[in-house]
Amino acid sequence: MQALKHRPLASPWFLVEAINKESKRRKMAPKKKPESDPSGMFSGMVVFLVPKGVQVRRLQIWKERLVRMGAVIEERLCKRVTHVFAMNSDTLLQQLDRERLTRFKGRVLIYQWLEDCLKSGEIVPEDMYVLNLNSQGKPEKSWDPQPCQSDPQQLHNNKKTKYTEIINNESNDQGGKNVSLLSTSSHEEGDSLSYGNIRPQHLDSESDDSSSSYCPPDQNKNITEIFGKLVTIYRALGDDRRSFSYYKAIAVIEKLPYKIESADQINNLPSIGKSLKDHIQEIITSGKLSKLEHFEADEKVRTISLFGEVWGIGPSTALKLYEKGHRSLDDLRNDGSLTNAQKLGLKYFDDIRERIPRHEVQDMEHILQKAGEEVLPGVVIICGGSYRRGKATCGDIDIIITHPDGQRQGSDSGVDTYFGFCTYPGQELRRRIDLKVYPRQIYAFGLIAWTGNDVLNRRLRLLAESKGFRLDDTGLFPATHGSGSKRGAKGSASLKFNTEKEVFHFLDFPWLEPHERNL
Ligand SMILES: Nc1ccn([C@H]2C[C@H](O)[C@@H](COP(=O)(O)OP(=O)(O)OP(=O)(O)O)O2)c(=O)n1
Ligand SMILES: [Mn+2]
Repeated sequence: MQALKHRPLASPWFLVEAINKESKRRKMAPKKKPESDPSGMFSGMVVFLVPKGVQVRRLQIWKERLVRMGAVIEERLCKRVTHVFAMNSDTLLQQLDRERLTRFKGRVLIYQWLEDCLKSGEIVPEDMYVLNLNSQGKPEKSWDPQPCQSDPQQLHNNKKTKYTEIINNESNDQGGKNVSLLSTSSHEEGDSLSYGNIRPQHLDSESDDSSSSYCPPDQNKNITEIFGKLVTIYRALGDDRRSFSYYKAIAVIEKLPYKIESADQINNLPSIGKSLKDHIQEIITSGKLSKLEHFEADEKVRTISLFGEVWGIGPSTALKLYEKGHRSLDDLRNDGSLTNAQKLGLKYFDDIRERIPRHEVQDMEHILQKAGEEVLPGVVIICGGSYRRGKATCGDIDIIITHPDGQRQGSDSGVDTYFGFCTYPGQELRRRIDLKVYPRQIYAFGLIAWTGNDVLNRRLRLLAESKGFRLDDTGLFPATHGSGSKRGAKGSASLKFNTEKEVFHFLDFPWLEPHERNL
């Protein structure tokens, strides 16, 4: 990591430039016109595609598939057009003026519809994919996907990561070309990761398209916002079971294509039991939830939840700090007992609470890829977490790294980690970043675990257990017998799988593309 930290890196425009050149070259290459099948599944559709926010290559693929399966593509929004596709309402409104759109009689859908049709091989219902504009013509608020905060600390607590503060390179951004990573690391200073010098190979056969966005309609923000607060409160109180049940309910509710107006509409939804249904009833009739109001009025709950939001402070520390008499973040600043990680969590408290726009995460991914390639040719660096699942905003940046040579990677435990903060030129805020380096042989497991979401991870782990295995981010281990423990024998090697798909297949779990993992 040391090497990554100190090398000057190319700034994002540099990469954009390179990408543009690439696409120009493609455009100039002689193109074979795709043959059109008039009885294909898209026949009858006349389509206008909003290119903004879509990778050039992806757009070409979509165009080609549409035409091949019977659709006609129009270069402008004329009367004949039956369908407009856009990434989201922002890119839509940047390209087409709202008056034109109000007069438009066809359907405006997100590209995901196209992806899902292509994947399932048949036309899927359009309702879930309609891009609505409200009467002012502004994008409906509900198109911002609901932030689903989850607790990195919970997971990180289980890791043997040393927290050492490294702030000396904070001034790196002066030159305008560096990424500065600071704070906590599993590496002592001077320790560097080095691999062999082998050219990139094709690592994973499955498609990994981080450009497709996950945009649930979330017509029920009134409910999901209140539930989100309860997730945070229960987590801070150490009640993971309750926290998780609200978390799961949010994921279900944010995908509903309609606004809940009576509790009867949610009778048979998964993850929503009797008491959650009662809560929903209360929210839709009164606009609030007394349970949350009581919590918010309770000084102890309020304080512990606040402390629990500081990166590095878990439920038991939050309680201890409360019992010491602390009531505010300023009180904590004067407490000498905080660890380095907690001090940094406090210092960048406001920064970290801001979710990161997707395009920034993408920039950072590119910067790191470029830097990684310079330091160690062939290294594979991708961003996992909510970003890989296509979310429009991310709580942090989860970077997963490997090298195809499969040698000299990781520490004794197999995985090297760096949990800290980062920023880059032009960026004021410090963002939370996790770097995780996996040896090639167990990369597929790291990728699954750090892509999530946590609901899926739990399901996969339980499924593995039911089959006599133990699954974690470092592998799939045959469970040991005799000890009475369900845990896989540590020290015994993991089953070998090259790709995520192979792991899903072995576990008999239906394959999910990353953007389908928002369970
Ligand atoms: N308790 C947890 C926390 C995390 N993870 C896994 C699944 C997550 O997707 C991934 C990354 O963790 P994050 O907390 O960064 O969660 P996300 O990236 O999914 O969301 P966010 O946008 O809040 O960062 O790690 C998990 O299995 N269990
Ligand atoms: Mn994340």
